[in-house]
Amino acid sequence: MTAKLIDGKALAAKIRADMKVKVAQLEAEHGYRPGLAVVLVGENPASQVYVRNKIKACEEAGIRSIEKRLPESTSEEDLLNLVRSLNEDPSVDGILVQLPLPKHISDLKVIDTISPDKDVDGFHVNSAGRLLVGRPGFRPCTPAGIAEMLDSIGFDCSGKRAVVVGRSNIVGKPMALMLLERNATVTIAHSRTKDLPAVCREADLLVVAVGRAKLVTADYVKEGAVVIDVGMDRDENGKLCGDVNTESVLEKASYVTPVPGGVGPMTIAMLLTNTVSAALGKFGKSLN
Ligand SMILES: Nc1nc2c(c(=O)[nH]1)N[C@@H](CN(C=O)c1ccc(C(=O)N[C@@H](CCC(=O)O)C(=O)O)cc1)CN2
Repeated sequence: MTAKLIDGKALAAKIRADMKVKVAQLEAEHGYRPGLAVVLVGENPASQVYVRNKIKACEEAGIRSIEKRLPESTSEEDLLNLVRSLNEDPSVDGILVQLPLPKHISDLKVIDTISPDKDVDGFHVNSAGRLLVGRPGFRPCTPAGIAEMLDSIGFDCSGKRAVVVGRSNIVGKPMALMLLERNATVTIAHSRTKDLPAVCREADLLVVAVGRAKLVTADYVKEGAVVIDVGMDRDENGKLCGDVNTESVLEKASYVTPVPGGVGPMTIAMLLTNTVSAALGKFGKSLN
């Protein structure tokens, strides 16, 4: 079997175009445009690129972005105060604090200070709890984007074996819960998992989010499996690559997501979706 690539860039462009229409409708009906506060602390080069891309995506969709750039030396208390002021600002529908934060600032404290109503990243403990018990709420953007990718290829999770490699709070755990919500039989594998290749070979759907360049080769993949690569790594030549050795798995999988151009662009598209959803909620409306 030769796998097809799932084009995350094209799917993200479609979702962003849909959000542009929703924003225009909201503006026509209520004279209001959604606003996203984007907070970046420090000079992390990758974070600067992601934040720039998020702001550009907002602009293209007609979403107002409220940009807050703070120096690396910003104290935790100053950042928490900024978040509190954004919570109180009625023109701000969503608050995004770009991660990672400098080491002297607690991610958890900052995330938990964001109002759950504005938690468009879906990282707040309230959003996590809602996902756990199957109640509506903001879903983290990367797993939500992957769910959209699965829908785009008509992959029905029900009864399928899914293996999620990685147990982070922002990808692995929420991804596992979202697949469970879709009636997959889910295994979370991690650094202590014994015989990882054998566990992965059980999977009809393999989602890899471990941050180890090209870890997953054909030996990890069942014939016909769908392989989703969440990695954003550098290979031995410094070239961007994922956690999956795409060339190696192409012959075995039915679908593979590329890096770049796969899951990454979907993360940004789902951020816009969550922001529009937050703004619609103000007017008693929802996306569907
Ligand atoms: N507050 C948040 N922080 C972080 C998140 C997040 O969802 N919210 N996720 C990641 C980084 N991230 C978004 O912030 C992100 C990473 C990568 C991409 C992307 O489009 N990647 C491109 C390649 C980009 C490149 O050339 O370097 C791709 O895969 O095609 C988008 C968003 C951690 N922090």
